[in-house]
Amino acid sequence: MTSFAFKFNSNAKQPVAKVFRKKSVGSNENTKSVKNYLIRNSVKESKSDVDDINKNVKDTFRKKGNIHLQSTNKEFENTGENSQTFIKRKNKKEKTVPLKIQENTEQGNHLKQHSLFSEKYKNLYVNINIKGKSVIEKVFSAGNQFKSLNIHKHILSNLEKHNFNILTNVQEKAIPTVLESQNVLIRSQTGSGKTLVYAVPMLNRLVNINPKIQRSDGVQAIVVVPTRELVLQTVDLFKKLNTFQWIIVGHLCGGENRKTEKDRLRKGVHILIGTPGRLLDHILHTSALNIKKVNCLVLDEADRLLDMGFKKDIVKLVEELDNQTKYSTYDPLALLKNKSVESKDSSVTVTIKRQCMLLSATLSKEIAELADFTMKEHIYIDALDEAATTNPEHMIIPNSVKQEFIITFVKHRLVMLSALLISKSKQKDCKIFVFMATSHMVDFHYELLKKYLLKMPQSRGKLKMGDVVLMENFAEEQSDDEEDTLDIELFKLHGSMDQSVRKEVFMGFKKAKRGVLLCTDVAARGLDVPEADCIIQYTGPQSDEDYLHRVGRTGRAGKPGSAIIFLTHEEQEFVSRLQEHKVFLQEHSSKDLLRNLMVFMEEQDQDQATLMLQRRYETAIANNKDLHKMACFAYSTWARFYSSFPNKLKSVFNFKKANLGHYVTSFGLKETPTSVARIIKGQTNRTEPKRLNKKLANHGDNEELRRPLQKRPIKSVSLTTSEFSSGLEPVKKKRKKNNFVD
Ligand SMILES: Nc1ncnc2c1ncn2[C@@H]1O[C@H](COP(=O)(O)OP(=O)(O)OP(=O)(O)O)[C@@H](O)[C@H]1O
Repeated sequence: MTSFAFKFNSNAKQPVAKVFRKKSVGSNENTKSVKNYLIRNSVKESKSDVDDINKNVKDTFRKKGNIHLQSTNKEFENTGENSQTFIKRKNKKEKTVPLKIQENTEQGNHLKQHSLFSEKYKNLYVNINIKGKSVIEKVFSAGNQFKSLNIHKHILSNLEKHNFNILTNVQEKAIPTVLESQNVLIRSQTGSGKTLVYAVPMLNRLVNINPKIQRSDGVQAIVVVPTRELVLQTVDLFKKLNTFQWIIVGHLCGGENRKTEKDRLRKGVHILIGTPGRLLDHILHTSALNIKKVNCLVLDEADRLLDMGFKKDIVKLVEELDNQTKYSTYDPLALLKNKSVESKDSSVTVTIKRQCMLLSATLSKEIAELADFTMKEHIYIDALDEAATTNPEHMIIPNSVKQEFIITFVKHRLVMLSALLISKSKQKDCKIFVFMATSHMVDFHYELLKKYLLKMPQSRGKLKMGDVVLMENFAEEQSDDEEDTLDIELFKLHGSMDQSVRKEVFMGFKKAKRGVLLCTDVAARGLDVPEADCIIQYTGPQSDEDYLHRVGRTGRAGKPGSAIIFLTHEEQEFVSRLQEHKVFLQEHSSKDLLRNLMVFMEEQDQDQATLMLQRRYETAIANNKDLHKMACFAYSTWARFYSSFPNKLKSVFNFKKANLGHYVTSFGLKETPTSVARIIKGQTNRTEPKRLNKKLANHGDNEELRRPLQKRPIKSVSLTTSEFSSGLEPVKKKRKKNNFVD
């Protein structure tokens, strides 16, 4: 009769409800064994605790008038059924019991039994090197100013107008050489002002052409950058410096209207900034584009251009420039010289001398090869002090950035991210980049956090579990007033978004006072948001260099910043890996972080607050069809992403070690990984037989079970592909002609 006590053992490792069904029904013997089980399995609780709990539970039930469990035992006594049959028959009915108990009792102890807290004993074994010395690159020169350079006075005044007075280290070293029209390969850390290194001399050269250049003179300089946002950003900087009305700066980037671009090109442009694919597209197909006099080529973010697979486009672009800047001209002198040969050809081939510049934050063999291909001779300029030579293995990250890692249980990832955002939102300045693996992940988290984190009602903690519908209504009604708890604007950016929206988002995030940008790696390179003060890497980078570039979105031009990477216990090796590159991270305590949820959820207990938030997300997702679908796609694309990590990082971000079931929870889904895959394929609904669930509980460990799943491609899901596309039309394969006639 007292058999229901077990449910309130807070520290039992297994969900004790199962024990009740299997062992406890109806006999004193069984009741004893339940108690023994409890005592054996509880980590801290003594027998008296168990008795206390027994008493509490009974009291609670008595007060609530819930006698369901007691009557269960009586029923069994009366029916005389064999216990197994009885249990089977009753199990169905009793499915609701645990829920009733949850709702009717003190939740604190009980909540800890939730599977969210099942992984308690994983260790942090990574050796954190607190004394490690990273390679430090100075940002600014020792007070050297732009006015010390031999540049046009109006450019100088424009620079000063925008507070560019003191030269940065790389500018001091490189601008004089660039002004001499030398070919250069430049390496300096992120945010050190590399754009001005080529922008100032380029403009200076055009301003000094006498007589003034005309639109009909065609393109004089081409700047190649890897992403559309970078195109806009670079154009923006040129606009700040270029107050000379006769010098035209134009841009081309994928996703924009080709016809509008053609019209622009027809009118004439002097400095052309673009992404490689679209630039090449116009060079090959737009006859109005005159590149015969291009005398300057810049490859900015050269490492990224190579990573994104633009090498082919760049090679083709350089070849086209070589071809088109070589042209024949009538030369009577040549005719005279060649008299003896009796040549009738009076023309000579003129080749425009072209200055070439490659700029990068990292150095690699591939970049050196690209430099050799694009320029015969070049000068290498490194922003590091002469005393320290750059070792390509060392990654140089601005030392104004505090770098940390958080080790988190997989299941806690979502709530941990929420806790981090809550904690960051308390600061006055708050501009955060959150990097995620795929476009679908960005879309899903954007919808979820926008609705259920940023727009939580004041009374959020007082609502009962499962009241998400209430909260959702509240959120919609209150969306325009000052109920926004976190007072942060949320943005998203990824390559599958429409170009006009991408532009709007980027500008919006730049202007926002306080903002969070959820993004893919499309935002990892070159983007300059000077106020960005925190970088969160929610999923690991695809290369060590990607880590550097993501972190490099903060700490711009010597400003302070912080960067936090989320790692699971299985991924902690990444910290050691970075140490080999002379990058040293400190640990950010996950416990401290989760404490933020207590105030936010108005709960006394940290675990309870964590669980309440997770449950809230889960219920919200389960109740919202669209959100649920988004979660499934997000998980599914993440799984594909995670299973295809480049070889170098496969041992760290190891799909085989990943417990997929736990990852599903981190997407707020209650399904198993397989059922999510089925939902994605549209083959099944959300419910599935228990047997299947059981099988999949081992999903993370069982090779055999997982292998066939991986083999099946999920056709409808695309990864972050569009930002990597060249912008060119896909080449249609010619069909082989069929010689046979039916
Ligand atoms: N001399 C300067 N004085 C003050 N601020 C500067 C100076 N030069 C550049 N900046 C600022 O530094 C920031 C970074 O500049 P820029 O984007 O050119 O850096 P970068 O080296 O190209 O970075 P990344 O490698 O990430 O692309 C910008 O906000 C820019 O306005």
